[in-house]
Amino acid sequence: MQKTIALVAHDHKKPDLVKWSLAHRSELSKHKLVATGTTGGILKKELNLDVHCFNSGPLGGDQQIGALIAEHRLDCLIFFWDPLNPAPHDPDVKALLRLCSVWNLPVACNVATADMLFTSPAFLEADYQQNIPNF
Ligand SMILES: O=C(CO)COP(=O)(O)O
Repeated sequence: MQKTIALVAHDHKKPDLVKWSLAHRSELSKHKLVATGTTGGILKKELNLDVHCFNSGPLGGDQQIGALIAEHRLDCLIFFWDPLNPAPHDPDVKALLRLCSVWNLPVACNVATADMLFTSPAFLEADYQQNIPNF
């Protein structure tokens, strides 16, 4: 089943995301990819895949991806955020991660977790559906 996957990385983490995405290009190519602006532009070029680019993170891109989560239109978020450098839009970053918890969305914030997610039959198998909480 085709999923919608969001890919996001802060500047110092973009090289990690590019490397990870190239390693998982074959799986990524089966899905609809969305990203924040700068991340998406880089991934499009590096992967030679279609990536829908929202605004850059500091200009509202995190919130646009958060809106997809709230509307149940996203299946997974790969978000390599930077724990060592402050972001001007830190409230948006927190809000995005918060929505992943609210809606039980699979989210990977580092290479180790992203690798496990992308090798997990529970995530990859065709009929897997996230357990959306009932509020
Ligand atoms: O800031 C970001 C996520 O919080 C990422 O934004 P860019 O992909 O535009 O750099």
